[in-house]
Amino acid sequence: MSSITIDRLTKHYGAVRAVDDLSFSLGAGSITGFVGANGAGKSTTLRMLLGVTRPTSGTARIEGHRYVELRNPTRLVGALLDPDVFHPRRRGRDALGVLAAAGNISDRRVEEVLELVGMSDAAHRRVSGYSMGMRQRLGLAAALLGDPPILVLDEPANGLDPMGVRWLRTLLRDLADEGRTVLVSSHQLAELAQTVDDVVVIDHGRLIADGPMRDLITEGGATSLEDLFLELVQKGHS
Ligand SMILES: Nc1ncnc2c1ncn2[C@@H]1O[C@H](COP(=O)(O)OP(=O)(O)OP(=O)(O)O)[C@@H](O)[C@H]1O
Repeated sequence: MSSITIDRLTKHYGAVRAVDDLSFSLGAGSITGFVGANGAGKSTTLRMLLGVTRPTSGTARIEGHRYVELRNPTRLVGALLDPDVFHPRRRGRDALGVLAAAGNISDRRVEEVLELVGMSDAAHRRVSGYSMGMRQRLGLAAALLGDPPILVLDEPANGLDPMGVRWLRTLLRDLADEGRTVLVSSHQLAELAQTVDDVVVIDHGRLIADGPMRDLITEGGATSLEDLFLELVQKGHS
């Protein structure tokens, strides 16, 4: 069974077709880059996958189930949608503690994930005093709390410094090598190209390419992921 299955997923906001009859599926053990221009529908797709937004039609499933049907979602899928979900007055450690308690996860695991994302020393500070990159790291720690086999990350590199970007790349590769499914959206195509195995490219809510990144680049006669992306989008608009 595929880890993630998007089937004819559609979301309309009034006249705006944010996601339009989108289908793709992802297996385990690979990193997939989710690519599209501003407003292409990436966040809306991920929000539907994670049960935050209700589809107009179609389905988004995680190991065969809609997110809302999952018994213990934290242990199956870790998500980073918005680094500003944490209460600003909470200390980093306590913000994770609240999530851990809700998911029946130990305090020891909270310390482990803080260590993993390099936030142990800042964990006693309030979230309001964190930089964007620190909030992003805390969001990643939250996604990893339940040690989930599936990770869904919306723009995880946003706000990270060059060391952070490199650290994230290694982290995602290690997670995929452990057999996890990693779906990551990003605009930073040069960086993404160094990280991902597969890509799903969307434009105006519709799928325009899907498959192993290297094959798509070769088949498209492109020289890079950025090149491929620009060609695909231009072709779609001509
Ligand atoms: N809550 C909403 N109400 C109305 N329109 C929305 C809403 N959320 C998203 N949209 C619209 O849906 C379309 C897709 O937006 P979405 O945020 O999914 O794109 P995206 O690919 O994540 O963009 P970006 O790369 O800029 O983050 C856009 O036209 C956006 O304006």
